[in-house]
Amino acid sequence: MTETPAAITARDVVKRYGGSGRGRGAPVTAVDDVSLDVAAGEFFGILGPNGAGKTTLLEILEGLREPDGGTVRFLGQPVWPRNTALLDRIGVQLQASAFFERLTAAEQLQTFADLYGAPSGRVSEMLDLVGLTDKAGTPAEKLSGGQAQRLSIACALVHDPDLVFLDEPTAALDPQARRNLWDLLREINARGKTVVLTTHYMDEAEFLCDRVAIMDTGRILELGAPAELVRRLDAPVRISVDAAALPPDRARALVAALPGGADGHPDIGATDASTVLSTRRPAPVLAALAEADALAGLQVRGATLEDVFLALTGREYRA
Ligand SMILES: Nc1ncnc2c1ncn2[C@@H]1O[C@H](COP(=O)(O)OP(=O)(O)OP(=O)(O)O)[C@@H](O)[C@H]1O
Repeated sequence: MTETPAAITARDVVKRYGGSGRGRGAPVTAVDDVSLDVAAGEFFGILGPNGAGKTTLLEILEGLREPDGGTVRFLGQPVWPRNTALLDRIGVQLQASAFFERLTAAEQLQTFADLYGAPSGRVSEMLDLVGLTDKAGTPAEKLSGGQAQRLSIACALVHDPDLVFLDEPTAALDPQARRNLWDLLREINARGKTVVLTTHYMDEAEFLCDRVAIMDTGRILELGAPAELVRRLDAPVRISVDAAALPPDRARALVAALPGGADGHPDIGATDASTVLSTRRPAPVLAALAEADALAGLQVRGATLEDVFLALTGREYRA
């Protein structure tokens, strides 16, 4: 079996800002020796809090920013110095504020289509893909935040690139608009595009990405499939039930009667409304709760990427 070629290969990428001249503050290593591969067709996420270095890394991967060290290749070709042969194959989502003034949604797209020499018909196809057909005649500045984001994604796709870069595509959207955009991004990936996205939303990365690189202070702290990173964490499962149905005292008695020694016993916690049992062996605990008829309000919560981040950095996630 032949191996799928890597779409992107980044090796030892470094980028520093500032540190020269007076009053410029301490130098910042925005990207600190980052290496990664993105496979063709993959949905890859770069995840991290504000200032982690995501945008800088993305711009270097896109070939828009020169690194101080290291190399980036797209399908084997270097992206820097600016490689015009790659422009047709890469789509970069513009910030919505970068639209041409006073053009309608269709005209914005037509302008990008013309720049790339995309075939006629692409504009209406793209409007349809991003669900903006009925907004074709609306000036871009009159679109809602979610609609503007979708238009900017359509602009990035109009020339049918193989690889699409999206920088925080759902920032500042309400939950419903974010969900709609997630569906669109999945659809784009399902059409065979490689997608590289930055986000500081853990749930977004967990939902969308085949693999994520968790970044902080310029470094990749962990890289892998979200479920794999969560599994590696080996964190306890939190089982919570209605405290009225199972007060903490009763939970303690129930837990004490479980077989398997004290090590395997869940920790008991409580909030006003819930009794919470944390355990790495949820099956016997759930069985005991069922037997005691204490399943009212049951919620079972495994670890998430947010817990992975907390474990990696030792601090709460800073969005
Ligand atoms: N043009 C620049 N000049 C100087 N410092 C910069 C520049 N761009 C970014 N930085 C600094 O580099 C670090 C990484 O910034 P970057 O924008 O890449 O992070 P980010 O993870 O994308 O953050 P955000 O989520 O806020 O967009 C930050 O400390 C930032 O202040």
